[in-house]
Amino acid sequence: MDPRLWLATVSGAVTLGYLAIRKLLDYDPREPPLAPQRIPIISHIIGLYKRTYNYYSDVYAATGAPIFTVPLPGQKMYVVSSPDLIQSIQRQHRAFSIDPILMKFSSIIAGSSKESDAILQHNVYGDDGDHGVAHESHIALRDGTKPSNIDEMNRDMLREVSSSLDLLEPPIGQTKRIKLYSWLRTTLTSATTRAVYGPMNPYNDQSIADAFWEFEQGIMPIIINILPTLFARKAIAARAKVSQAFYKYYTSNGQESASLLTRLRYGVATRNKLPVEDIAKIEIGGTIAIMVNTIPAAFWTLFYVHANPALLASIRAEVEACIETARGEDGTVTRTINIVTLKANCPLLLSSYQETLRYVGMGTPVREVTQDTYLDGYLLKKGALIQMPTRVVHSDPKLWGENVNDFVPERFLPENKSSRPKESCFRTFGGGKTLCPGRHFATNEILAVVAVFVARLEMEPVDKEKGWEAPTSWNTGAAGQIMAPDRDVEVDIKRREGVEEGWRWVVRVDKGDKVFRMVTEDFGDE
Ligand code: HEM
Repeated sequence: MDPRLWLATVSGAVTLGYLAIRKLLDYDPREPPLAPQRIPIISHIIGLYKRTYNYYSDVYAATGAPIFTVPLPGQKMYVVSSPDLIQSIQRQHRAFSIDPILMKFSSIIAGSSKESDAILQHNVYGDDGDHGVAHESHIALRDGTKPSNIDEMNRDMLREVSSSLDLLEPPIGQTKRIKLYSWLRTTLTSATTRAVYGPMNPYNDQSIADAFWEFEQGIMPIIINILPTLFARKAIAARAKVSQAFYKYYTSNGQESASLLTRLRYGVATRNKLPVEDIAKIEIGGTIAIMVNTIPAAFWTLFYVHANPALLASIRAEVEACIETARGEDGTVTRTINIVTLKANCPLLLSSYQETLRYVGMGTPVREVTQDTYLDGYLLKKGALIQMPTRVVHSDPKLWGENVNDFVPERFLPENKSSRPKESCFRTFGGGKTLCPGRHFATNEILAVVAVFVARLEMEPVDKEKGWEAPTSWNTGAAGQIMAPDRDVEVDIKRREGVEEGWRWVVRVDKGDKVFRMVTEDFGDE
């Protein structure tokens, strides 16, 4: 063949192939650069399947791009790795909105009726002013969890945590064997839901709590939504059990004696005329938010504090110095741990807690592009999804330094402020409109558990060979913002030397509790 004809044929074929792939990918060169892939689309699907929450970190490590495009079948994604761009996205909450996704998913995940879906979708883009379930819910969540509004929730939660630890502490000289994650799950499910739902809490019934966790394990097939009655049968049955319990709760006015958070959220639902059957169904989403992350966060904080004997000794000394001891007229000794005092005087405990959250944070807040918008010179197209994976930001050595992959308990000490990146790089609680409103409550709960544990108990793993070897977390559920361990860690618990029989332990948090500031929004204009 004439070499010129050959060249023309080959370059024509390459151009046509390129255009065909472009068409398939529907990629516009003004969009963020495409993430590299060996086989279009398939490589991403395989990568996400194999590497789960680490896949986008791999892509970022290969490209260094602050934002890149990942085309998936039927859905285009923009993945953002730069904390500055994430903040800019969160500020533009109309162009990049969470609400259409939340409302869509609440019907898929909760199984609410068509009638309610229409109510949930009403004014979801906010074009018609600041009303509708989506908008009003954010306000109710903020108001119901403000530090000045959660005194009662704190009190109920701490009472439950204290009494669980009373039951856990073995008599002098004896050992109790527990599975640490399971113990925390039972204890914190009870403490958190009792604080949020009040005395008529549906999760007082263990079978309802078990049904919730069965549902949580099976969310993915429900989200994928292909023949859910076949592939998500157990999770759907568990969901029905939870929603029946909530139906009974609301029709018996259980919410009236519950926390302000529950009352405000119920007010939004009834003002917008959601039927009670659907309010009961949708509440499973509320339980996901309040439960799913606190338990692994408490687990890993306890885990990393105990895995390092020198750290444990230093944190113990900090906590010990904060405990008030009082002897009553009858000789009873009361040991009081005040969370406010801990926050003021235990910098290493706080730093280790925040480092744990950095280390095991793996959530991916999502937004929908509601109109074609330019961001940092790139075109983001209407209908695409934006993903902002915490793991990518938290494992970036350019931000955190060469020791980014190490657990460094001192990283967040006040004196190390100049050697760590600005607050917006800490993403475990998200940010912007959906910044976790429960972060102060969760922090109080986790600090309480860890402080009481180190003050009262000694704990060591039963499997001496593995010791404090961290479990993998590949099977973390779809709703998780924190890695969940793939295996439980069995531990032997003993009473600490010097802790006497008959001591009364009280954990409290004063009214107007001072918050532990971790996210940029908590620092205001500083
Ligand atoms: C360590 C524990 C927790 C972590 C790491 C965590 C993390 C998060 C994150 C990252 C988001 C934003 C998700 C997104 O933008 O897609 C979020 C939202 C939320 N969290 Fe938390 N959370 C925790 C505990 C709690 C607790 C204890 C509560 C309630 C008492 C709570 C209530 C909520 C609610 C209601 C939302 C939705 C906010 C909205 O849509 O406006 N969280 N959480």
